[in-house]
Amino acid sequence: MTSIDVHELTKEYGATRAVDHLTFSVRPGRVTGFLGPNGAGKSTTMRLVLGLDRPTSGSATIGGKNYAALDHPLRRVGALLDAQAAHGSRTARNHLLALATSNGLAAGRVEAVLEEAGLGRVGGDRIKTFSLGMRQRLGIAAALLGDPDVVMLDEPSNGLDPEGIIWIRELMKRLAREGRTVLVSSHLMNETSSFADHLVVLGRGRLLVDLPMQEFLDSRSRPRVRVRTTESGRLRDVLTGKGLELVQSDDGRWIVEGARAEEVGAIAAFEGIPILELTDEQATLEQAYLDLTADATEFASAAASPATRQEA
Ligand SMILES: Nc1ncnc2c1ncn2[C@@H]1O[C@H](COP(=O)(O)OP(=O)(O)OP(=O)(O)O)[C@@H](O)[C@H]1O
Repeated sequence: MTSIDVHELTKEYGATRAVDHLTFSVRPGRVTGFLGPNGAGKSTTMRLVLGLDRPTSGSATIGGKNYAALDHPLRRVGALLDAQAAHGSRTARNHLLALATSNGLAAGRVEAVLEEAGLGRVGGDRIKTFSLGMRQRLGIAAALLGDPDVVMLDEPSNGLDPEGIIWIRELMKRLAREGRTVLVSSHLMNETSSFADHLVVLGRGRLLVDLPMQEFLDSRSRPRVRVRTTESGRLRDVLTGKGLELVQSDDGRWIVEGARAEEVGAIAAFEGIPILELTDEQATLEQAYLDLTADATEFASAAASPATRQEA
């Protein structure tokens, strides 16, 4: 299958360096979440991969080739960059048919992707009557038209209702399970953690993180355990005696810092302390991301930059 390879990629717009010596690969068979604050360079990187802009230096290739050198580009790469780009006076079906015809794709794909995107019943409606969420679904349908190996989606859940958000999440996971290469930018941390297996994080055009999701979470959080017992006093004494720190939360549970459930469970069992609940607390992606942003000067300076646009 096909990887996206970005190598020493740099893009300058006048005095603004939007992408700065960026190197990473997006591999097949997993969903890669593409994160970073406004203006970090995510959309620019995607545009460079799609050959919509020319790099100042470096390269961005798909299966080792520039986008422009691909034989049947829509069969190799499907992308959603700007869902507003479709012509409003066309029907959804005609828009997709025009795309299919001009790219040598079978017309039968049009009905398949309309159904896939949940637009089967409104295929004959003009795009200008579509809500933002329906346009987003149409953009995703267009991205899937060529049954591509590589799918790149910029903020795909923009405007989608909760049902649409679940749909796009399941779709991306399925595309990855099918062995495709899936790159998805988002500002929404909870959502990204629900579908991404791998993360690439940018700050001011530079690469800050290129890690599996779990490794990123582990690298940015200390282990901690949530525990509930009928013998709080004894548990606290035993654990503090072992040098562990405990904090009682409002709901009567204890949080043990710097420990794992196996360790706390074994100590409690040895002491004969009944345990009602024992769970490793997982850092959320949002916590890990905020921890990273607190560390990285790229984020601080990006946030202070007048060029930074407001988050939608
Ligand atoms: N066509 C352009 N001309 C001039 N500057 C541009 C152009 N496109 C992007 N930039 C600048 O490049 C930087 C990176 O922007 P980009 O849109 O790639 O960031 P992003 O990470 O996608 O941001 P967002 O999360 O807001 O979508 C910004 O400073 C932006 O203003």
